Amino acid sequence: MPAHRNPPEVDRVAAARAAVAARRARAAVKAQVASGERSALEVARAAWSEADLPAEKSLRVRDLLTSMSGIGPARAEAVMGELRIAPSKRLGGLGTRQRTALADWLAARGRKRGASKLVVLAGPTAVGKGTVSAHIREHFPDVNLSVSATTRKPRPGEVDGVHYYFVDDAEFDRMIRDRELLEWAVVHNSYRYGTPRPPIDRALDAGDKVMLEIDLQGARQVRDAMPEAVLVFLLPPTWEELVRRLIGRGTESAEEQARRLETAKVELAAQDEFDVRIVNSDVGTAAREVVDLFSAP
Ligand SMILES: Nc1nc2c(ncn2[C@@H]2O[C@H](COP(=O)(O)OP(=O)(O)O)[C@@H](O)[C@H]2O)c(=O)[nH]1
Ligand SMILES: Nc1ncnc2c1ncn2[C@@H]1O[C@H](COP(=O)(O)OP(=O)(O)O)[C@@H](O)[C@H]1O
Repeated sequence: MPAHRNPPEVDRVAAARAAVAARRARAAVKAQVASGERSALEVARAAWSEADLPAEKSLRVRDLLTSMSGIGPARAEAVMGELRIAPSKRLGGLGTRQRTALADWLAARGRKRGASKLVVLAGPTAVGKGTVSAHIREHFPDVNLSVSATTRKPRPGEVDGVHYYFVDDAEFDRMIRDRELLEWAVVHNSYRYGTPRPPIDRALDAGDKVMLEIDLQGARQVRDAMPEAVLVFLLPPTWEELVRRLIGRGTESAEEQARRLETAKVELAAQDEFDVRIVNSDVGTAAREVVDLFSAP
């Protein structure tokens, strides 16, 4: 009858088993990226989180990159050279600057391939942002429309928590102070509007689609805070049609209309900052074009 193994051997066997298990766990992560189940950026973010995720943290950057469609070993090596990441580096071992560089690169690639789960819809006043959003809310229920906080008063028919969270100035100040807003801005020189961050993080963590309908200043802030966001600029078919829609809506005084049209001119000039431009001629078509941006790679 064999005597029990001596301790060093037990250690070696245990270590070998652990190494095999770790390799399998990393292979599973790579397979998730290859199948599009998880984006490479999600895996990188997981590796850099506080959570206990040894497979993500020990995954080599090279292996993460080559799991992505269209990236072979040579391209991975070139990208790592460009980002100044040594060939053997593991995700968990990257420094702050390398993490930022890699996250930006992955986000930019994701945007180019239309793989983002976060779409920001902006555009000039009265172009039809609200109308297109309402269409998406009704016809594409798997898209989570962010509900903004605002200091303006509810209009007839508007429901707190559905159209906006209607808050007073003190509460808005508190949300800013407690860093609860992903972005915020004073819109049309009057009230403050902001995007609550926790629901967005929760939805994105769950792999859900999220859309924000916000003004231009807010869109720029989201781009800085979450570079994976796809920024969409909604355009009117013509300038004359934009004027017609603003006047036709009839919700602003003539003076306010004139002021908004001045702002609209400035905003239209910023359209090149956006990733995608969509002309809102027909509401259903424009909505479909926006929703199509969510399709997985
Ligand atoms: N930055 C920012 N802008 C927002 C937010 N929510 C709404 N807006 C913008 O605020 C503007 C005013 O919206 P609203 O009060 O509904 O009036 P509207 O101009 O008649 O549509 C629109 O341009 C929205 O895109 C937000 O959370 N952040
Ligand atoms: N594709 C479209 N064709 C014609 N009218 C439209 C279209 N989209 C929106 N409108 C109308 O234009 C006006 C402004 O739309 P709205 O959604 O309030 O704009 P925004 O939210 O961008 O300020 C509304 O009266 C709306 O019914």
